[in-house]
Amino acid sequence: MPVDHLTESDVLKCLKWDQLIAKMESALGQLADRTAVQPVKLVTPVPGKDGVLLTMPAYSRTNNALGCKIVTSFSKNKEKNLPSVIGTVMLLDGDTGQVKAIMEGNTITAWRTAAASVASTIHLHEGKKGTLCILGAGVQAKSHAQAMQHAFNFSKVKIWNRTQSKAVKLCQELNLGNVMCVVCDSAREAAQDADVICTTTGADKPILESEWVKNGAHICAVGANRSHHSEISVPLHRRAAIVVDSMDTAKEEFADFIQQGIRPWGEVGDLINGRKSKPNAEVTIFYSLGMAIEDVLSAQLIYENYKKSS
Ligand SMILES: NC(=O)C1=CN([C@@H]2O[C@H](COP(=O)(O)OP(=O)(O)OC[C@H]3O[C@@H](n4cnc5c(N)ncnc54)[C@H](O)[C@@H]3O)[C@@H](O)[C@H]2O)C=CC1
Ligand SMILES: O=C([O-])C1=[NH+]CCC1
Repeated sequence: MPVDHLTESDVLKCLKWDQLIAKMESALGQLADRTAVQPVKLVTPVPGKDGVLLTMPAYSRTNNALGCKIVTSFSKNKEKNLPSVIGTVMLLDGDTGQVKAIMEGNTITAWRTAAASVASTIHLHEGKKGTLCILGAGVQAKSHAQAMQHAFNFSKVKIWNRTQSKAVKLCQELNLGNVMCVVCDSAREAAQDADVICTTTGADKPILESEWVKNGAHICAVGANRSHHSEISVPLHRRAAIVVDSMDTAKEEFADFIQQGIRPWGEVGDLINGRKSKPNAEVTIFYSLGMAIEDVLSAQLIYENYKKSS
């Protein structure tokens, strides 16, 4: 079987937010109803380099989609002008295991994470979508601002980043037209009054405090992986209902908080599938731990669109 190789540019041409958001709702639903087969990601630390290699396989019974993402996260890559997160996704034939396609995976990682955050917001946040707050100005910050604007058309977007010039650049790149894009001097200023807050940084200490977050707000906590979950302060964790993508993964990757008595409410897929109703809490947090099934279903969608167009 000939193997197709898709570059980032091929991948980008085959992605549409509406299709991908619906696919991520399905992915999260399949995790909750246990029809997805997804071992917890294998984490290989790279000692002394501030790096980690994640191996992320999954199979969807519903879609007969089989695949694996290999992704690295090297926090010092920015100094070398390289992305800090670099991925490759392999899509396999669900009947034979043969390789169908190998795709550059940075765009997939950026888009599928943002689409999953939108899915969580659809199911967890009620009321006005007036102000969006983005903390961070990197790859995930950009895809989250784009996906959230596509889905909800907030009237104001506030961005804070440690290095302010990058937030200014992101505002320009987003090119939001009539929508006000405000670069804030502090995370506090950005978060206050926001209806939806996306934390998308590599911070290893809290950057978001409970007092800054209004009742009714929804937070998408993205900059969280095995080595740090620290963007959000402990009091804010305690105040909020914490909704995860996968409880199996949370038991490992969220263990530090579980040991402190902070237990996730459950999986967002149970809301998507209609098995549970929205938690009753002042604030909701969607903890995006990053799911292989999201990558595999994204890759299958991209491959179908690629084949249709070639
Ligand atoms: N939940 C998920 O599925 C995924 C999570 N991630 C995580 O999201 C985070 C961001 O990833 P990318 O946007 O690709 O990285 P990036 O390197 O493009 O952006 C990182 C951002 O974090 C900021 N930052 C870094 N250290 C900071 C600190 N100590 N305090 C405040 N801000 C700081 C930088 O200024 C930059 O705006 C990482 O933690 C990454 O591991 C990435 C991909 C998927
Ligand atoms: O799920 C994912 O792809 C990642 N999580 C942290 C870095 C990349």
